[in-house]
Amino acid sequence: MHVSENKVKVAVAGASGYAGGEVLRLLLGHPGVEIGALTGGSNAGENFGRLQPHLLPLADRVLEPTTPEVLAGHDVVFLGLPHGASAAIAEALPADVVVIDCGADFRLLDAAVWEKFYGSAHAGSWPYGLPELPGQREQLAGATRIAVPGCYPTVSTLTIAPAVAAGLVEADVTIVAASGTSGAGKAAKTNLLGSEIMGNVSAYGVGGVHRHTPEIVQNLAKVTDEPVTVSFTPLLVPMPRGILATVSAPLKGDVTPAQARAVYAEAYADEQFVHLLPEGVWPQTKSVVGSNAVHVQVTVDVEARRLVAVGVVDNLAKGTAGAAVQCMNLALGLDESMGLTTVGLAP
Ligand SMILES: NC(=O)C1=CN([C@@H]2O[C@H](COP(=O)(O)OP(=O)(O)OC[C@H]3O[C@@H](n4cnc5c(N)ncnc54)[C@H](OP(=O)(O)O)[C@@H]3O)[C@@H](O)[C@H]2O)C=CC1
Ligand SMILES: CC(=O)N[C@@H](CCC(=O)OP(=O)(O)O)C(=O)O
Repeated sequence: MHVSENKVKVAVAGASGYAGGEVLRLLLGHPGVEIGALTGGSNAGENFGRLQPHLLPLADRVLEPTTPEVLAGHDVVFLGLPHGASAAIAEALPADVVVIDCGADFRLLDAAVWEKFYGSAHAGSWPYGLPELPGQREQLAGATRIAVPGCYPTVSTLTIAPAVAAGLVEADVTIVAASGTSGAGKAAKTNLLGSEIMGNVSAYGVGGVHRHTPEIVQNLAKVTDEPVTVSFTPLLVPMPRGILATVSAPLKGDVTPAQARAVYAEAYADEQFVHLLPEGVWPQTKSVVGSNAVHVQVTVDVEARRLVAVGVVDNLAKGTAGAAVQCMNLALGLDESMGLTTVGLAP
């Protein structure tokens, strides 16, 4: 491993994008890393201070093209590239370089499922970067290839997994999740124009077609032996960051709200980034903006005989870049929380 002054040398591909920019914001507060190459696509050659003016310590850098040659010579390479761009880069990098992909290319285990939802050939699967899932942290320790989860799957999985794992509910889960606009990336899209998004909430990917559906199914299958079904409806809301997921499932037997809370409290007792809020306090996105925390709350709708849980995440932090940094820490044997915070914003 190439270590300069005992610091890990890190490159970020897609540094001009939202995910890459957030990885860099976190790495600038990480005591164990030295930031090397910053690469991109159409903006290569541009002064970095013009592209990401909030990352002041990097303002004098220049965005380089995304090539294996530019990314070589680093201990860790973060990829914040569009779907389909990661495999060729990863293959060209030595096997001992830690490659952490914020994209979807290596998340799914089943090639047929990948092809159905993404419409392209499956590149393969890498250790999945959700350490809070049973057995996952062990897979990430020492890993040199890591697939960072999608933002909706992170919050949806963590919001319902304890209830499914404990057998409180059928593994037949309904998710309605509202996301801020940065989830769609920086590139201009018609539905993200100011006049379209301001003062508006809209549904998209309805009816089991959103590509995060199979990822959530795959995650929940890791906590139960029962067949898992997921109905997932994403909503776009006019805020830059954050996802609030409402997740419910039919009760298997009689469960009180206090019993449900006790299961969640035990499930997350040792997790520093997943926090069960005090009884009666419901998650709100701003509390986790900029932080690596996921806030959850759970209750039981007695009349409807359903368990109802709500979770929030910052889609760019624990939903992407924070998870990526958490995974880097685990892969390198550093303290898992280095460079990360659980402190959000208010108001
Ligand atoms: N936004 C989010 O909340 C989340 C995003 N992700 C994933 O992270 C990845 C990046 O997403 P996001 O940051 O939102 O996207 P953006 O559109 O904001 O950024 C894309 C980045 O990729 C670069 N790029 C685009 N095309 C190429 C290319 N052909 N070769 C090299 N570089 C290229 C762009 O460079 P340039 O500006 O120079 O063109 C830019 O730096 C995606 O795979 C996305 O799915 C994952 C979870 C959540
Ligand atoms: C609001 C919005 O558009 N969100 C994105 C999800 C962002 C994400 O997690 O992306 P990847 O799985 O592509 O990495 C979407 O629904 O496509």
